[in-house]
Amino acid sequence: MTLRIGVIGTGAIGQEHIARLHGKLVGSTVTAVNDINPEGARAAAEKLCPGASVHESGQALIDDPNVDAVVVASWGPSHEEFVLAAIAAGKPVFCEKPLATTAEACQRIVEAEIAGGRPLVQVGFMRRYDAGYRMLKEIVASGQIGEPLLLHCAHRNPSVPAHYVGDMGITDTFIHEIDVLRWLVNDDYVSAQVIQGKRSRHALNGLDDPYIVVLKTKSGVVIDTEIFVNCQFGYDIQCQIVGEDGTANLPEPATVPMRKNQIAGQAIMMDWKLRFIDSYDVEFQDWVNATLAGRVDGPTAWDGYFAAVTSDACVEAKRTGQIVPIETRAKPAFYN
Ligand SMILES: NC(=O)C1=CN([C@@H]2O[C@H](COP(=O)(O)OP(=O)(O)OC[C@H]3O[C@@H](n4cnc5c(N)ncnc54)[C@H](O)[C@@H]3O)[C@@H](O)[C@H]2O)C=CC1
Ligand SMILES: O=C1[C@@H](O)[C@H](O)[C@@H](O)[C@H](O)[C@H]1O
Repeated sequence: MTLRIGVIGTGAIGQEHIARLHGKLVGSTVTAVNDINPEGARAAAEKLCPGASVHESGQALIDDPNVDAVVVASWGPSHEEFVLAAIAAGKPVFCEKPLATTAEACQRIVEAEIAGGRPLVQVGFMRRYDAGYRMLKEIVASGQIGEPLLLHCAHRNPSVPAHYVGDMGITDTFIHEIDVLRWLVNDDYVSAQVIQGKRSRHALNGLDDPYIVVLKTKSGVVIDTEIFVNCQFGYDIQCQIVGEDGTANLPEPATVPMRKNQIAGQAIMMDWKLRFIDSYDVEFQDWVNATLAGRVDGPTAWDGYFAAVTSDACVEAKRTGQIVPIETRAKPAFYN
């Protein structure tokens, strides 16, 4: 059986996902697209999934009888509307991160999904599917480095576009660490603190860049993460776990070591699309397979909600300079 998918949002990542769901992966085809920029949607359909319907609204796409499941890859503020509409239509929905831009909006999605009585929502936290993070998780689970005590992480982008403003360092960028680190150490967060760095001359539009976020978990693990989105030199994701009996580092992505121009070294990637390309493929193949089997196996709406609560606390910690508690509702049994 083939899963017929409608994709809302045909921008950068929407096009990446259409290409993998229409031709690269097994068991899926893209039958419909929509974007508030209709020209963009038409061009994406022509190039990547010829013959797909181009709908005038996200709701029309969700209502299309030739759409079995929906991928939401539009801007964050539109996610809640489309995820709720897909749940109302009883259709499985994969939503790019963030699930929604506030914890309250995520809570509404959680409540709608539970009221519908069956799991339908998966959130695009693709790092859980990255081979490097999976190896790290296995090391932790095997006990080889003992109990994790500290994590030192970095999320560096070479630069960001002009529309990247305000607290997007947390809501758009650090949100990946918020999800994957909690999954990695199998623990939840209890507090957040933000320490501003000296502002880079490359930071535009009043952006604070770089800074360090410190999260503490229930069991006492302390996690520091540098967020630096104008680092210039590359797309650089780091994670070191310090355990009782040793340390473990996220492996660097494979690139060819070269000797040239008096330098022996390896190229650093510049683009998130390339750095995580394998994990997007694994993530979507898993989603297609699980959806065809009537399950959600990946990050759930609850994970999206937890990330949003943590992200809100980080934003407050950044604004106030205080250590802010992270308090969520009790996890519903639906997500166990
Ligand atoms: N998992 C990951 O690694 C990544 C996830 N993302 C997430 O994917 C989403 C999209 O990001 P990008 O593709 O980078 O942005 P983008 O700006 O390249 O594309 C977004 C598209 O959504 C469309 N759009 C916006 N509002 C809409 C609405 N109400 N209805 C229909 N279309 C609408 C825009 O016209 C645009 O074509 C964001 O939530 C972002 O956080 C983005 C990059 C990487
Ligand atoms: O998700 C992503 C972007 O939306 C975000 O803007 C970047 O900072 C992240 O590195 C990338 O993974």
